Amino acid sequence: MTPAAHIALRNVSVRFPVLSFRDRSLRSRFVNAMTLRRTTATPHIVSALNDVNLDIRAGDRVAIIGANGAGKTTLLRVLAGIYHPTSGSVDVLGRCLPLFDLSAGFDEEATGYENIMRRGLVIGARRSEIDAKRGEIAAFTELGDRLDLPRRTYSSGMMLRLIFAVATAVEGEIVLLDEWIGVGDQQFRKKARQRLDEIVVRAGILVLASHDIELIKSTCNRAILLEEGWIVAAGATDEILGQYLGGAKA
Ligand SMILES: Nc1ncnc2c1ncn2[C@@H]1O[C@H](COP(=O)(O)OP(=O)(O)OP(=O)(O)O)[C@@H](O)[C@H]1O
Repeated sequence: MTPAAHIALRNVSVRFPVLSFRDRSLRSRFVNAMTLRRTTATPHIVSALNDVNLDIRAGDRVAIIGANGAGKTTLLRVLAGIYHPTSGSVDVLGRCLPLFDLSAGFDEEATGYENIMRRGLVIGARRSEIDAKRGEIAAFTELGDRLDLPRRTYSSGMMLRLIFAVATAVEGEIVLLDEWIGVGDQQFRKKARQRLDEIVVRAGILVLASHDIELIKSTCNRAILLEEGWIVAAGATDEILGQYLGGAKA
């Protein structure tokens, strides 16, 4: 039997060193090189996550709540293994299905079919797995022969169909969502919503970063509240939402 999915974060911090525009400018770098001046620019450090401790177990549906810039997306990226923490440890047991940063891995010149493989590999699926699901993914997009054409010929709605079909065809015990995905025209949106619902029901763990209070209430049983990269509250969804909405600026 496969062990139940779980996530354990210990003292996780993520810091981004950011050079100012002036320090990064070609002119400034050229002048420094020509005058043999050693650059004294010290990067500004953005602390996106600070000392985050978190345990998520199978069955948990966790909302990540917080104002713009609070660190929600950064936390999801850490869970997905896209960002490595500057310090602390991340222990994730179970396969993650990251349903965000959806367009990563797509190539403008490659055909729809080739892009199915490319994107599948980016989200961690095995080649054999994508080969086996190719027909199913293609059928879900309803793009037919257009899948033989390069991706640059697709409309944005067609592209979203392709992205969504690949992203949701791969099985994962841990579903990571940055807002609920609303894709395509009316008919496809309905189908996409149904598939997303099924995935969430099947998943051992759901982590959802969202500003949509109704969605959080209807989907999540736990919530954590982030402020400037710190977890300032964690607990039952209603309690944390109350705290957030009570303190949130409209
Ligand atoms: N690549 C990066 N380089 C520098 N700073 C970054 C980078 N990514 C995120 N940040 C900073 O880290 C902080 C957290 O950003 P993050 O995107 O995680 O916030 P968020 O809670 O998802 O915000 P939103 O609700 O607006 O999507 C912000 O201050 C942001 O400016």
